[in-house]
Amino acid sequence: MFGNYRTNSTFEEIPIIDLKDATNPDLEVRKALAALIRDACINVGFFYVSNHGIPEPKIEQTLDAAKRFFALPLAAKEELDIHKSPNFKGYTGLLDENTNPENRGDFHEGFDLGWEDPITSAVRDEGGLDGKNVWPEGLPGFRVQVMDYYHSVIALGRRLFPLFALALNIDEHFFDDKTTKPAAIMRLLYYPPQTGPVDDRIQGIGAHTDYECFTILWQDKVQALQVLNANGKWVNAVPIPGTLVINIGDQLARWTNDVFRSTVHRAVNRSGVERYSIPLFFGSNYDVRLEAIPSCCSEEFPPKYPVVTAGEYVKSRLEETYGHSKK
Ligand SMILES: O=C(O)CCC(=O)C(=O)O
Ligand SMILES: [Fe+2]
Repeated sequence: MFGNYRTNSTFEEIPIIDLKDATNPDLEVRKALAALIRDACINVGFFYVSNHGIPEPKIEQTLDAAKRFFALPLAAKEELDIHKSPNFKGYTGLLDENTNPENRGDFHEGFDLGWEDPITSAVRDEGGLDGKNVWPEGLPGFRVQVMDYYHSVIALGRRLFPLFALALNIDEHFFDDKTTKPAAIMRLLYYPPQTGPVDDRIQGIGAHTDYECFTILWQDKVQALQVLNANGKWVNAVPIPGTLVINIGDQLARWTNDVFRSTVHRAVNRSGVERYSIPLFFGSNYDVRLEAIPSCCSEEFPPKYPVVTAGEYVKSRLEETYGHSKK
């Protein structure tokens, strides 16, 4: 049905979509919203959302937590080095990650965490990528603030999946049983400014696509994120107060047989001031087989990708990224 929906759109702007009707009781209203999302996913792979339901003070608190974390002495952060974690949790130092293999390392620091029960803090252990988070000492309230924001973003992700389903003309609840234990890694990111002569192969985060179904990104007021259009032009994802940025990742691109675009992007902070951002990568349950959704295939467009489970797929991508700095 969407066989010929692939476009080579050379978008110049990233659309803003108002989510106020995301759970409107009228199906026709939800479908109208889903049509805007379909258009953005097919043509751009990125969109902003307003009225996303995450209160500003909660975002501010999380930003404050991130600032306190990155201000810790290097040795304290290195205690939590991501390479010490069997499941990719903890701290990444400057240049430790290399998202674009042609580059020399990403000019950011990061802190990665995953799902914990909001009440008991219990973690899941499905094997693979779930499991324990690591937490810094001596930052009162850090864990609670960060997890509080994390769970709000997860709730937003769950509100988005039915809209993606409507956008694909499949049952609105198609993704429900496939996202009961969503793979959701969140990162606090800190980009120091890059001033003076800059090696083009050292960017805040090199050109890449995301691995999961979609990413929900908060960015501060500093312009750095850029999105590649089909003409090879980098389009700025200008910070817009009150919005979050949503972008499609490779899992959903595979699942939709490339009807939805997983668009290449990067972040380059040449602003002269530091920048913070917080992406959360929302995937399906790890054991879901990413088999092309029937509405996205036709005789002309048969399934393009071998079927893998979501967990196998993400793990192999993470191993590639962090292999660069394996100690
Ligand atoms: O910091 C940003 O704006 C983008 C981060 C990003 O693309 C990522 O972490 O995958
Ligand atoms: Fe990304």
